[in-house]
Amino acid sequence: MKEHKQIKDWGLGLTGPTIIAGPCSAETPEQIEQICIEMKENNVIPSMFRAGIWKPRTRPGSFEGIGEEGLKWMEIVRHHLNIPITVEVGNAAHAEIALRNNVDVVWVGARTTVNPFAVQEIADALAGSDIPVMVKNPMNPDLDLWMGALERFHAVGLTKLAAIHRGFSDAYDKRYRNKPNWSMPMHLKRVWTGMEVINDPSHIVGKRDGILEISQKAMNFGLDGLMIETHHDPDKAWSDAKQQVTPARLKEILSAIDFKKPLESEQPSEKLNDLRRAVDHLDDQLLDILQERFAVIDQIGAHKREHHLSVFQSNRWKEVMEGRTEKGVKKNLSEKFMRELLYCIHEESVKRQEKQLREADTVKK
Ligand SMILES: O=C(O)C(=O)C[C@]1(C(=O)O)C=C[C@@H](O)C=C1
Repeated sequence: MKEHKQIKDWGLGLTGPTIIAGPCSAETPEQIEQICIEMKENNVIPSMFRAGIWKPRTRPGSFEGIGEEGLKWMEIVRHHLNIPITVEVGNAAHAEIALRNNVDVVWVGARTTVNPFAVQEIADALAGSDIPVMVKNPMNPDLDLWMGALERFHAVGLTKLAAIHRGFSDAYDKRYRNKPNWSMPMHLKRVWTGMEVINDPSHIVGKRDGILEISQKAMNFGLDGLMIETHHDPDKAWSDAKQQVTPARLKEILSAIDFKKPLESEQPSEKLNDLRRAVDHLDDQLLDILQERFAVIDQIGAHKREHHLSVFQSNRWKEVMEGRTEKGVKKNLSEKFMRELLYCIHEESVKRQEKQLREADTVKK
């Protein structure tokens, strides 16, 4: 994906961290107004107001959203808070209606991100506009599907993009409503420099308790904002009653979070520069050692070729894996890290040796 714009460049006057708050569903004009009033009273004005207008529900029979009528009530938000409005779109018709009603930002929900046809139709419906689009992760932990959805919007010319990490459905781990996977948002940020990821603790936790903890974790990892479902009377909410917080609680949560900033926004201190130089030096040593190890691996490869031995030697490999993992754990390295590191090294060793065999074969033929 070529250039995409950061949230501060969407033209909406937003600066990080982006706080998106508002009800799970827009229910009545009175509800929208009361939430705005309480946000004002508590002096907690989010960067953007969220409201579900069309609600994709797991099973039929629940409240499925008020529809287009709810978009008219967003004028109440503009009147009281004067902040941009964001709503979820689940199909092309929703996207067209959102554009017609001057919604400022749309988001695509997890249940839609899983379906490339639906994503493409929404992208086609939004093409030609300049609307920012936020893409929630798919229900299942499939990074490509998440990236693919963002790419579909980018491909039709929409460059004001962001991702939302709302956690992943997990049949076994019931600690969360949707289990977080912190590697995936970081991966997105690594491959697409500047891609901002908002965290949605409400859908991760699924209940009011724990929203602060997950929000803090997201900030520690360097995510760029939070989407927190907020309702003036959460127990009476028509959807997701358990996970919504009052504006007063939202204020408490936001005041308790220690917001972290990316270092890029300021000059690193001398101390940090020194420490980074030490890391550079150690990494150089690591590379030298790896180079040496692979030189020995190549010699073993030559020996195997000569004696018609297969490259993969499971007994030896088991010995290496178990022995080194145990040593690593004693040096305070996690077992998971040790296994992943050794797995990568072994894969590379085997591939190099197999290549040696293949090349020798080609020369013979
Ligand atoms: O001991 C060998 O036979 C090697 O080639 C080395 C090595 C390793 O990377 O440590 C690589 C491949 C084998 O499966 C086992 C171990």
